[in-house]
Amino acid sequence: MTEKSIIAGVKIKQRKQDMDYEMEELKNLVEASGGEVACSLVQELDKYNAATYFGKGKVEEIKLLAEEIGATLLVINDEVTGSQINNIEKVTDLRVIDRTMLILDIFALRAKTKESKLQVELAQLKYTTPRLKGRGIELSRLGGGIGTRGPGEKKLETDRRHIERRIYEIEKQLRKTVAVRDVNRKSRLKNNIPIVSVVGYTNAGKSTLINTLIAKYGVEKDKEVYVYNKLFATLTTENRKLVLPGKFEVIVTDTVGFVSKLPTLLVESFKSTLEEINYSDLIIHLIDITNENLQVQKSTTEEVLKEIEAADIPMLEVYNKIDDSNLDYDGKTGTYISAKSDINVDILVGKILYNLFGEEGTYELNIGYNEYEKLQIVENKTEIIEREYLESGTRVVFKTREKLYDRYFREKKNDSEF
Ligand SMILES: Nc1nc2c(ncn2[C@@H]2O[C@H](COP(=O)(O)OP(=O)(O)OP(=O)(O)O)[C@@H](O)[C@H]2O)c(=O)[nH]1
Ligand SMILES: [Mg+2]
Repeated sequence: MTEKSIIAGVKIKQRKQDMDYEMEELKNLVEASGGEVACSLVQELDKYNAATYFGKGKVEEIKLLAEEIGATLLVINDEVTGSQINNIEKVTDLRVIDRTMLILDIFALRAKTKESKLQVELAQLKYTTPRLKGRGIELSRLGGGIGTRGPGEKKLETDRRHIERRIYEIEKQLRKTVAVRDVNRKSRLKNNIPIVSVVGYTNAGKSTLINTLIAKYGVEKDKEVYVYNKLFATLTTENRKLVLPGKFEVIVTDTVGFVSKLPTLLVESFKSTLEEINYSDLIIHLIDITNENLQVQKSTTEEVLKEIEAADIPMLEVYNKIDDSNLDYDGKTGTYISAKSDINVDILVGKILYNLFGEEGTYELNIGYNEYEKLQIVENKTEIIEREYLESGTRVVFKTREKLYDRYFREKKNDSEF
């Protein structure tokens, strides 16, 4: 049975805040966590109440409302303190969690790999556990309800020493996975294969785009990534190798989706995962054009990119889901695609190629018979249009792009001129 909840927030009078959007998003988050929202309410205040976040009267009101509609859980729109949670629980008899605990709960629900499970547990140990102090046993018995999920079957630990030991343990294990990733990354860098990361708000269609690219250009076509129409489907970065038209090899990276007020702690715990983005040569910022709040979603993503210091990496803004939108994008600048229906994905690929490898061009080289390696590169990495065997070697005419030509042939050509 799904748990009935009330979602509630405080709007500070002097602050510009789109409460409709925030509450709608909070509702989506509750649903993503398997709950049901029975009621949503907002109180306007000059400032948060230090003891109870809401005003005293409002807390009483929530208690009565909950009894009337049979709600058992209260979800608060902001991060609150442990004592605020305790005080509200005392009055209302409801279980109380805040937005951050809810997001962590969804992550706990979705985490599949060992690494993401550890990352979520770490964030929960640092955030949730201290706030629910003294109720660990009660909670673990409840199990399954929103805000009570921990990765694995582990009980919420309440003893501070235990928690600290566990945090130390997890951090140690996570450092190991970082080391493995470093090795993989180094080998990719050595191979000179550029990396393209797809980033954006959760549910924008990032994983769908990756799968469409795999189907068209993937080296291993059966290695699809996970797609799900719920918030936070992807929790680990996934790398796939593509060979784009013209024999250009790239690695595409699927990443964790973002959400507004993404808890700093979560960003911190997932830092090693998010850091993969820092190593990319190009970022595709995917935006769901059907979402009426796309401006908020867009700036949220930009903020997170700043936070992880990836804002300087060249970026392409790409609008997705045009198959589901009646927006007239003709004549507009920008890239408009449908990842799912494969509309304009080839145009996007053209832009990726241009960004990574520069303008396309036709080149001609005379390659001596002793320059076997050079001929190999031309054969493997470019499209040969003409080939002629001469006494001195092979004359080839081929198509490639500026930067690739510069990397492999420009200096060598100068060398051989002397
Ligand atoms: N109509 C339409 N739906 C799309 C398109 N691309 C993706 N979707 C749908 O959007 C939902 C989310 O897709 P995902 O690819 O999982 O989104 P994501 O950005 O990877 O989401 P997270 O991993 O949660 O951050 C799925 O139901 C997709 O089928 C598109 O071009 N058109
Ligand atoms: Mg995804």
